[in-house]
Amino acid sequence: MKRLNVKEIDETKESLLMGSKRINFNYYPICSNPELTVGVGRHLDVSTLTILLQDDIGGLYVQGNDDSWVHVPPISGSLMINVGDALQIMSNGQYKSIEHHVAASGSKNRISVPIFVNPKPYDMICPFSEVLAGVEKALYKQVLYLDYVKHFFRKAHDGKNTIEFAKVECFSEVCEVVLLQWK
Ligand SMILES: O=C(O)CCC(=O)C(=O)O
Ligand SMILES: [Fe+2]
Repeated sequence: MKRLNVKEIDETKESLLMGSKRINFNYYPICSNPELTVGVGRHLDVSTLTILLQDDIGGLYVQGNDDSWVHVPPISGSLMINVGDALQIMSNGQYKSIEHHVAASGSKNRISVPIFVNPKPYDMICPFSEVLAGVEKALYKQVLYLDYVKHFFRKAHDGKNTIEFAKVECFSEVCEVVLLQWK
C-alpha cells in the first residue's frame, strides 16, 4: 500500500489493517419496480477494504466524480474491492472510501456476500505516523474502532456523513494527534 508510506506491515499494522473480518449476507428479492425500491441505501463501508465476489446480475452503483452513479459492470467471477472508512482514516485521506448503493433487479433474485476486512474492535485508529511525515495536518483524530462502527449502525445509511465522526475539528486536536504519533 504505497500511499500509506510504510515499508513493512508489522504485527501492529496487520491488526489495524486486517485484524477482524465480517461477512454480510444480502438478499435482494426480484422486484417488479426496482426504481421504486431501496436495495441498500447510499453508504460508505466502515472496513479497511471490502471484497465482493461478483455475479452476472448487477445492481451495485458507486459514486462517480460528478455526483453521478456508475453501475459496476457485473462480471461474473470477478472481485470488486472497495476502500472503506478505516483505510481513509489510517491513510489520512490518501485512500478514499467510496460511496455506493444497491438496487434490486427486475428480473432475478440476487444474493451478495461481501467480506469486510477491518481493524479489531478495540483498536484505536488514526492516521499512521508514516503518512503524517511531511504532512501539514492530520485530518482524522484517534477513535476506538468499535465506537466508529457503533456510530455507523446508529445512523440510517446516510452517505458521506459517517466519516465526519472521525474528523479533526480544531487545531489543538491536530497537534495532539501529531504529537501522539511521534512519541
Ligand atoms: O450487494 C452489494 O453489491 C453490496 C452490498 C453492500 O454494499 C454492503 O453490504 O455493504
Ligand atoms: Fe457496502
